[in-house]
Amino acid sequence: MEHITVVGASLAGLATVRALRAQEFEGRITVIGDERHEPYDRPPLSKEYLAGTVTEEDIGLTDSDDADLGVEWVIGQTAASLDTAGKAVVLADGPRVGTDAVVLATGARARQLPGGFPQGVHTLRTLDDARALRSELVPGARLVVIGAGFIGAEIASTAAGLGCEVDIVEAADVPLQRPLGAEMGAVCGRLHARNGARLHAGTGLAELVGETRVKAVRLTDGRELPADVVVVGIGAQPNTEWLAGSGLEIDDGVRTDEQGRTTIPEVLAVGDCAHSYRDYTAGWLRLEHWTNALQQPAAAVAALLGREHSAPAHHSVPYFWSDQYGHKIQFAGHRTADCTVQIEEGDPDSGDFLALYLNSEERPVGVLAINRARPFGQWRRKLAKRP
Ligand SMILES: Cc1cc2nc3c(=O)[nH]c(=O)nc-3n(C[C@H](O)[C@H](O)[C@H](O)COP(=O)(O)OP(=O)(O)OC[C@H]3O[C@@H](n4cnc5c(N)ncnc54)[C@H](O)[C@@H]3O)c2cc1C
Repeated sequence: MEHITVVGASLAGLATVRALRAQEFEGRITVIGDERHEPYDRPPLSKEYLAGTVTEEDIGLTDSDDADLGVEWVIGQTAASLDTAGKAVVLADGPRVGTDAVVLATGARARQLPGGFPQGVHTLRTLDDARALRSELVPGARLVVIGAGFIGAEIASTAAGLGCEVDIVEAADVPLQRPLGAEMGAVCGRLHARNGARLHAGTGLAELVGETRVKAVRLTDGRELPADVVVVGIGAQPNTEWLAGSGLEIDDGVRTDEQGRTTIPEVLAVGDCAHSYRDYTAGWLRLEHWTNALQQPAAAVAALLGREHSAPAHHSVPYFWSDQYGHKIQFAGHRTADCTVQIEEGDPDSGDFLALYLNSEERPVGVLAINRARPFGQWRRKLAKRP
């Protein structure tokens, strides 16, 4: 194998390149990325960068060692199709990048509302999105966030800290029900009210009011929330449309095995675009978690190069964190519908506790902590040791 092409120049793409060199691949590496920026970190976009406490330079992912990776960066160019038979990635403006193997790391994008919308309405996935939103979050601005998932909740938290008037709208009765369940979702939902943001649950967006510029959000229950700025935080979808016709199995992401191998030899997928089998859950999951995008590439590269690779056991356990209103929320494992929650330490109402998710056999399969990083870390490792 002489030439490996990575599509997607972000966290998983950069981790792939580093893993290729760490695992002694000495051939050519090309990285194709459609953003105009060098790889940067996304979590601060809804936190410190949005708050103005870190700069664009601070959130860059590359460091001085990366200059020695010997990579050809094709930045600001979109991969338009993958010719698996002809072994090439075809760029949007025509050229073909011939290659022996491809690692797909195209991530996900913010889900958009259908149709166009007036000025003042934002989504948040990229640095450009964050720049545009940041300029509008001035003290006193009335912000309505549609969707109280993790990113919506973080934006609400950051905006409240900047002195904005914040309303957050959630269609479900309780936020974060899918990842955390109703009981713990409600605990996280209460953080909004305790920190001066108004959560409107069980109601959805009916209409954005305003012609050139947004003025209000009309809700499905008939109420109207005045708005200077609106953020639509209704989830993300994998960037896989460009792979149509490639022969890959696509199903809410590119289907892979635990090592990132797709159904086509020499094509792997990692990070947010990959819908990967996991032993931990005995099923397929597409994770949109920073830690997965960082860790998954080493195993994928080993599979591609035929190297031995033994990842630490806790890498198999899904993990994410979120920062809201000065609280560090951490979750590891996988909640299933039959789980019950057991408070292990602290008190959920104090915003400082650790809870276990027990399956129907009373075995811990997940752990949630707010502001309890140390015991959380211990439980995260214990989960990895389960039979
Ligand atoms: C605002 C925000 C806050 C977050 N906070 C947290 C957090 O607190 N905790 C946590 O665990 N996770 C968090 N995440 C999620 C985490 O950032 C992602 O899991 C991670 O960025 C995924 O990395 P990735 O490289 O797989 O995909 P991405 O970072 O999405 O990168 C994919 C890259 O590929 C490019 N691309 C797509 N299609 C093409 C194409 N056809 N040709 C060329 N390039 C293409 C994209 O433009 C992008 O640059 C957050 C995400 C966001 C947006």
